[in-house]
Amino acid sequence: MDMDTVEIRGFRIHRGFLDGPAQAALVEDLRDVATRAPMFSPMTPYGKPMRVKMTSAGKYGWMSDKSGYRYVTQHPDGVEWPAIPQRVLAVWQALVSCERTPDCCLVNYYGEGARMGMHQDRDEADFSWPVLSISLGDEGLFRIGNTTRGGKTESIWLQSGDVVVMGGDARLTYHGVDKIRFGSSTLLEKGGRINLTCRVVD
Ligand SMILES: O=C(O)CCC(=O)C(=O)O
Ligand SMILES: [Fe+2]
Repeated sequence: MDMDTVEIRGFRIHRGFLDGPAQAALVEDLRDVATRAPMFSPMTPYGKPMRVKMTSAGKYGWMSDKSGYRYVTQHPDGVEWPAIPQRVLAVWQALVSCERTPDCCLVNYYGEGARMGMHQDRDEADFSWPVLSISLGDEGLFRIGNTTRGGKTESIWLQSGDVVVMGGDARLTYHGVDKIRFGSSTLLEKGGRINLTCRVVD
C-alpha cells in the first residue's frame, strides 16, 4: 500500500488518487453522460423517491422502482446508456484489473441534504469483482459497517479525488453516506457531490 492508502474493514481508500485536473476532466466526461442519459430520482421499492439523483454509463444501468432494484440496459427515457468514459476505465485498470472492464458505472449526485442509507451492493452476479468508487466535489461522510446489518460502524470523510475499492471479504459489507458538507469543494459549479461506482454486473 502506498502512503496515501488507508484500509478500513477491508475497504481500501486511495486518498487523493485523482489530482485537480484529472477530477475536472472527469466532471466534463460526466457532463456528456448526463446530457445523453439525464439524471433522475429513482423511486425506492417502498414508494419514496431516493434523495440521490442518478444516471449510469455502460452496458447496464442501475434502476429502482416499485418492482425492486435491478440492472437494466436502457435509461427510463428508452435510450441506451452512454459508454463508460475512458478516464473512469483507466482508474479501474490501475486499481482493480486489466482482465475485465466494469459493465456499469453508476453516477450518483448528492445535492444539499442528500444521503444514502446503509446498504450492501448485491445485485451483481459475481462478488469476486470489487466495486470501485470515485468521489468528486463536496466531502461526504462515508460509513462502513459489517457484513450483516447493524453493529458498530466506522466513518471517514471522503474527499474529491478519493477512490475506494470495496472487495474481497469486504465486498458485501454494509456502507452508506450519512451527509455531505455542501459547499466544501468548488469542483462542481452548483456544489454537491458526485460518486461513481464501477461494477461488474454479469
Ligand atoms: O456515494 C458513495 O460514496 C457510495 C455510493 C454507494 O455506495 C453506491 O452507489 O452503492
Ligand atoms: Fe454501495
